[in-house]
Order: sequence, then C-alpha cells, then structure tokens
Amino acid sequence: MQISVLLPIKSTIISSSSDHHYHHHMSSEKTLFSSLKLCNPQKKIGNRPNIFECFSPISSKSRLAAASDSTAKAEIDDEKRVIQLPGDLRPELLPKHVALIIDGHGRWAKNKGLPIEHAHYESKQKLKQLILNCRKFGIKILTVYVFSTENWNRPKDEVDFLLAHFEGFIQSFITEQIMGQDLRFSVIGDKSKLSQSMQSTISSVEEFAKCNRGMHFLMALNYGGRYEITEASKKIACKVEQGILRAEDINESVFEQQLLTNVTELPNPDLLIRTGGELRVSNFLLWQMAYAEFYFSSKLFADFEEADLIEALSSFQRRQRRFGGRKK
Ligand SMILES: CC(C)=CCC/C(C)=C/CC/C(C)=C/COP(=O)(O)OP(=O)(O)O
Repeated sequence: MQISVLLPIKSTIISSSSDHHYHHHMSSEKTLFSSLKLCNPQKKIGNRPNIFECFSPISSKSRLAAASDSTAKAEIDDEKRVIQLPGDLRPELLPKHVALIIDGHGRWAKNKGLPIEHAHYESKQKLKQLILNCRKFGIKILTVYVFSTENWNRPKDEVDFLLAHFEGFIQSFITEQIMGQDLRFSVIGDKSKLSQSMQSTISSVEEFAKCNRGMHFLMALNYGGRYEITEASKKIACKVEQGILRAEDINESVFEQQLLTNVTELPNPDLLIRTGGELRVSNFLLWQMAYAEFYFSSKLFADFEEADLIEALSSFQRRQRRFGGRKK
C-alpha cells in the first residue's frame, strides 16, 4: 500500500526540481512530507525504513559490479557504496566532518539585479547539490549554517521567506533523501523560536531519519555559538545545583555533552568552508571549531560548484594538522 502511494509523489518531485519558478514548489513539497505520515518508521528492513528499496536508484548488486569493473580509484564505503574520488583526492585524508557557512546571497542578487528571493532559491539548488556531492565523496557529517540567532535582524519579509523556504526544503528534498538514500538528519539551534508547524516538521523528519546510517546532515537553524555555550553552562549549573554533578567534575567532555552537537557520537568539524569572501566565523560552532581547518572561498554560494568543493577538500588534504603537538 505504501509503495503505490509513494511512487507517484517521487516522480512529481523529480519533475518539479527542474522548474525554476520557486513559488511552484511549496505544494509538492508538502505532498511528499505528508507521505511520511503514511509510513511506519518502526517497521524496518535492516536499519532502514521498509520503503527504502522502492527509491533505491542502484541495486547493491550493480553497485558491486560497478566497483569491480572500475579502473579508477574506487572505494567501497561502510554503506557498501562505490566512492569515486575526483582529481588527487585521497579517501584516507578526507575530512570526516565538514562545516559550511553559506554566504553571499545579497551580493549575488544585487549583481544580477534580481530580488533576494532568487538568490535564496538558487542557493537552495546549490545546497542540494552540495549535500549529494559530500555524500558521493564519502563525507560522514555535513553541518550547514542556514540561519543564525542574529539573522532575525534581517527584513521581516526576507526572514519569513527564508523560514518557509527551509520548511519546504526539509519537507521535500531532505525527506526524499531520508527515504531513499539513508541520510541522517538533525537540526541544531533554538527551535523554540520557530513556528509550531516548523517544529513539528523538524521533529517528524528527525524521528524518521533516526535509524538511518548514511551521511549525517545537520542544519544549523536559529543557531548561535554563544547561545549554545550559554545554554550548556545553564544545564551544567542546574545539575550542580541539584547535586547531580560536582563542580570539580566538570571537564571538557562533560561540557561537550551539553552542546547541541551532542546528537550522536559526532566528531568536531575538520574543515570549515565559508563562501562569499568574508573571513570570519559569525558565531558558528565556536566551541567545536577549535581545531578546524578554515577554507574561505570568494565565490558567492549561489555560484559554488562541485569543482569548488573539490578544491576546498584538496586544500584540506594539503594541510598539516598538529593539534598543538609537533610535526610528525
Ligand atoms: C536557501 C538558503 C539555504 C538560504 C540561506 C540564506 C542565509 C540566511 C544564509 C545565512 C547563513 C549564515 C548564518 C551566514 C553567517 O553570516 P551572517 O551573514 O549571518 O553574518 P555576518 O553579518 O557576520 O556576515
């Protein structure tokens, strides 16, 4: 019963994704999301929802055949996928966790004489591609800063547009990836300030993705590093007040457990990429970024292509990380 409901919805989404009129998207996004509610997340094949097979683009058999046929650098990852790395990229030197600040929307729209909504629409397309590319290259975690605790200071129309846009993005693309591609998904940030509808969309999709084992995509939404550290301190202070924790037992690991990124056993970002030419972190993952390598691209995010991601990864592979120690 689930299959007959889901397949037509999937084809609607594919055909609409080539449509560049962003206003047409919202209705089909909702349709796919509603189908989540028809599926029973408790009923799994292995560790995946039982709808996985009907979306799987390549069977495991053909994946393995592709691997054995290939003469290029092919790796089989722990999801049994064939990973083909372009250029000089080496699988053992890939960052596990990539963090991304997407910037340059206002300038992109201004350069083209278009309203800001066009930049956000284009940016969403690039973000989809980036998620697929990171997954394709075998990145384990991708955290993207899409809305900061300070972004409420933008014009109300833009904020409303963005929040609706993000909700649609979660209901369509992210839902589709979770159903078909084993993507894990979490939102980090102060969710209490988001609309009820957004909060319930986030919790349904997070819940549905809980048992997936593929790349973990974290969306930093209404996120601020200072907010996160302040909240963690409050939680620790409460534990001390209640006698659950002694002040002398507070250490870095105890503190990290209270951070929003403590959603799974998540390593800190190895690489931060910021597009748009600004050389700052803008309140993003302040604690977690202590030893991240920074890569700043002058490209505006709406122009950021696969080749730019490859260049960022390649730059990361040329770095020497010492973590305060001596060169080996
Ligand atoms: C469709 C889509 C994914 C759109 C996202 C658009 C958007 C609001 C991006 C902002 C991302 C962000 C928090 C950048 C941080 O710099 P900042 O500009 O908040 O801070 P700054 O003033 O220090 O540069």
